[in-house]
Amino acid sequence: MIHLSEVSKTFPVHHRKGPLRRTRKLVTAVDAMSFDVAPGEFVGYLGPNGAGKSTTIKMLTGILTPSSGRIRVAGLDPSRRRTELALRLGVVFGQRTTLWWDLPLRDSFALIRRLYKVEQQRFAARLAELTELLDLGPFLGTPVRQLSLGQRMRGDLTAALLHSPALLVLDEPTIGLDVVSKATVREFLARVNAEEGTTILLTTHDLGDIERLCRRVMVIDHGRLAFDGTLDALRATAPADRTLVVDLASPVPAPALPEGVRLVRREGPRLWLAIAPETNAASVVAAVARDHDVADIALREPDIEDVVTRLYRGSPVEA
Ligand SMILES: Nc1ncnc2c1ncn2[C@@H]1O[C@H](COP(=O)(O)OP(=O)(O)OP(=O)(O)O)[C@@H](O)[C@H]1O
Repeated sequence: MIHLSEVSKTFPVHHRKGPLRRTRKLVTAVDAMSFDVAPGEFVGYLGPNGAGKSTTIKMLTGILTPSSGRIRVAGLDPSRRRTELALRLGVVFGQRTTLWWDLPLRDSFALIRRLYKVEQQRFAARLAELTELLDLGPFLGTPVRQLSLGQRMRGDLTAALLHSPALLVLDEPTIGLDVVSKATVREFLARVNAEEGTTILLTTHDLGDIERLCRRVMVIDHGRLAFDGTLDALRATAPADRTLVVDLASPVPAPALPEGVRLVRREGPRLWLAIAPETNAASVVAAVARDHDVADIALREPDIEDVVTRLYRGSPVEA
């Protein structure tokens, strides 16, 4: 569905050096990137700010032309066959809407139907289906500018999927949404992927999105792929500390700690201990229970945020 081979994108950047002098420098946003995404995959595309995610998406959707390398999306060269590609592609940007600000949602959808030349009966059935899945019924007559962020996002998702594209590209679709709206959007995307077989590329800083949805994760850093594999492989590649939360029956000023363990926080009788990846957690639990009067104890696995933080700071790794 997506094929990138040695794709680079550079931008000229001008700096003023005094009133008359200007220097020109090239910034490499995407650096000889290669990857393939097969039909039906749900792929998370992660990376720190400025890593090159938006630039990749703009090249995939034909908004930007690569400086070098080869891109094919649904068999087409995106920047040369943009109109044709639009019929097979849905795009959602969380930070801005593709809907008409002053029009009721229903009218925006009708315009989109014409743009994509969706046959009237098919459109009506598809809109009814999406409206029900995203619970949009009460808002179809509301102008977009009066919608909440969560309602608008559901409208944008509907707009992107009205023509049943084979590929859906999402840029931060859950940004700014509350937990309930996030859950609705995630559930909907999981369903679209599983039931319709839509290929989905999801860019997000929200690792909850990735954990809930993506079987495969690509991490980009400085325009290059730093990781490409499953979420489990990502966890294993950048091992992070586990946390032992200990409630002491009575607080002690300086608790004795086994080797490979650091005290990271304390609040009254509660201690948070970081256990290094190579240290055996069971023996730490046993040692803490032996040396202290313990009221309660809980072990937390590293969350994916810790793993990704390490990956962003570290050197490139491979799955
Ligand atoms: N039009 C442009 N002109 C000059 N430099 C650009 C342009 N667009 C992007 N860049 C630079 O390319 C690099 C990658 O930017 P990009 O927007 O792709 O990152 P990103 O991963 O999407 O970041 P974020 O998470 O902040 O959205 C950055 O250094 C950015 O400053």
